[in-house]
Amino acid sequence: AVTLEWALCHLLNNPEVLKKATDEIDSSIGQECLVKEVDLLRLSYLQGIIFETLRLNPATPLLVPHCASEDCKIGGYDVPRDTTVLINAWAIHRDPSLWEDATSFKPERHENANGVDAYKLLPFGLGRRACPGVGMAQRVVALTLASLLQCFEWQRLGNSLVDMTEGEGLTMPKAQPLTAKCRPRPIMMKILSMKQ
Ligand code: HEM
Repeated sequence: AVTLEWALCHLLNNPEVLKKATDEIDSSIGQECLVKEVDLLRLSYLQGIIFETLRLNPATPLLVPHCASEDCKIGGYDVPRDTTVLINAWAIHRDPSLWEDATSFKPERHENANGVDAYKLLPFGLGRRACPGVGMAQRVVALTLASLLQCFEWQRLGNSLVDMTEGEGLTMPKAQPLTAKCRPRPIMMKILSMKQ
């Protein structure tokens, strides 16, 4: 839910990205039938939007605390056994030495992502204790976001940008919950009239 809220905020603040995502859905799925899980394979720009959202607003910015099972070195520092180790994914995701124009929302940067990205984009952690729910999470977020864009037209409430201030909490929610305007698109009207 947190990831979806941040994703919609980024789309509202970047109307050209919102348009490109809607165009991708319209051209690959259209307005006749609702988007399905199998369609997600054809929505590569949408996947980029989700990666970019998880880069700038990872749902677990410090991942989950780990404990060193033996003495080791991390980034040149000696870490004794039993030390609690926190990984600041939020900072890695915004490090200007790793990302060009690090704080801008650019889904296309994930278009030709190679294996190297896996080491600097780690919203689900890495290695043996990485999130086992990653596949499910990516599908649920992508399917929900695609459905929201296919079924509704989204707009900000006024001219000002959506406030992107981060609130407190382990999952880094927004400081102010998103409020936005949405209008049903043709497919939604069809669904509503079928139910009458
Ligand atoms: C956007 C959604 C999600 C994000 C960003 C996320 C992120 C993470 C992260 C960062 C970790 C810690 C990795 C580490 O220790 O380095 C983790 C662990 C875990 N996640 Fe997720 N997760 C998500 C959704 C899910 C879902 C849908 C499930 C289950 C269906 C799930 C199940 C778990 C479990 C069981 C662990 C503990 C794994 C272990 O310690 O071995 N997560 N997740």
